[in-house]
Amino acid sequence: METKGYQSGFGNEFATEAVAGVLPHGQNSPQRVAHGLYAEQLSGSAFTAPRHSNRRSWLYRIRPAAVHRPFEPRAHEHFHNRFDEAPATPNQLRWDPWPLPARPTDFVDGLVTLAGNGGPAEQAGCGIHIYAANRSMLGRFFYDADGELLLVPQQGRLRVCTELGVLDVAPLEIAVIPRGVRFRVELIDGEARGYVCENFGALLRLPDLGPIGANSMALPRDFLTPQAWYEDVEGDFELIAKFQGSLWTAAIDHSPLDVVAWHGNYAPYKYDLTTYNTVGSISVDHPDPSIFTVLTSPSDTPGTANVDFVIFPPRWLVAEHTFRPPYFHRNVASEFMGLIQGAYDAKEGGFVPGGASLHNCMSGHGPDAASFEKASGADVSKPDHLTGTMAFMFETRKVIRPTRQALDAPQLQGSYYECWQGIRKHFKES
Ligand SMILES: O=C(O)Cc1cc(O)ccc1O
Ligand SMILES: [Fe+2]
Repeated sequence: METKGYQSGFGNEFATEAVAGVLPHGQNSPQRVAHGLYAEQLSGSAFTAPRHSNRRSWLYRIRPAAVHRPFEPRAHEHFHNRFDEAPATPNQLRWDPWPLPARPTDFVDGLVTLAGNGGPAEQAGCGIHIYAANRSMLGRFFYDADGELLLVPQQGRLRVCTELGVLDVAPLEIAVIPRGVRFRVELIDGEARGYVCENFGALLRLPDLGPIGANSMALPRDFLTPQAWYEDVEGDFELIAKFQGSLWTAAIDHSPLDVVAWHGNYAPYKYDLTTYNTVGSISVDHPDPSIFTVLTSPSDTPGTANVDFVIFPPRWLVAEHTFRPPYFHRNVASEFMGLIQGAYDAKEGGFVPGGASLHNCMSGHGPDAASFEKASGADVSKPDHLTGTMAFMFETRKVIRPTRQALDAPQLQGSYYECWQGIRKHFKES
């Protein structure tokens, strides 16, 4: 498949044509669109949202999105938004990597919901899912009406063919598919696994930089949105919708990936995590991880995110007379973590690529006993270079509620608490 590359910038007003001369001039909805196409608006914010947060795109397509048979409920045992099935727990939780499927499983069938909060009806919170797949979606297309999807591949490259173009996404990159955008996931390497944050709240955006200045952290021009691309294909296909927590299926006799040209600022994008411009302490102490925020979905309370996507990238640690790994802590926010590659500096073992951990509101956590011993005895007169590592966190203001299947899974490490049991008492009063 020939893809035409990307347009750069975060939330730009993009304009792109797979066939020259399709985009109208001076208007969005001409009486007759060039080349016999249909004009269709896709909005991602209220029509009357303030201009800086207003998102919509105009699509010029072979058939409007309305053309399909009626939807019927479609079962999916593992992918849902039922976050009240099990009591939310103050226990520290950690999981081994989810296994790759034994049977043929595509991206949609391979989604497993681990946890979440809020829901699509209240338009706040997020769903946290794993995908593990071993075949491309064939004759099947998906969209999520409940939220935007932040994909974090951990193993295997994805080709995400969307209505607005094609994103090739490898581990160490992320992709965001806006609410409602139809897509198909193809597996470039035959197998794939990763994490998904389904954001029910305000659209993910770049965090403010405050005193950091006009640059650093994730740079807007490193976000890439596809050029227009389309397929003109007919057949017996399936359109799967996620709507209010459940899946629905409709027969469709053509590919909905038929947008020949589009313009606007509501579109999928990808970002290479290795381009993150990491800032940190050059004097003492370990700064709070908010300095590693790639994207944030704000809530109605200023400074308190619905969900933040935070990474722990390779970096130099230079803080003097300082305990350099993450400190011991209890937070008002709740933290779901995953590991894309390498090791995480707060955990000597047990937290492995493809695995996950959950530390909820006010649950004590931090370095395990081995990491504490190592770091408290280390020579901190010299820099440390953390390399080959990439962990991430979905941090939310609401408690993250594990699903029943996540708590019952054999991957749940019953002995996780033991990593802190070896922490010794060193106190001497005199
Ligand atoms: O718990 C964690 O590992 C995430 C985390 C990292 C850090 O550097 C500081 C606080 C924090 O919650
Ligand atoms: Fe933490």
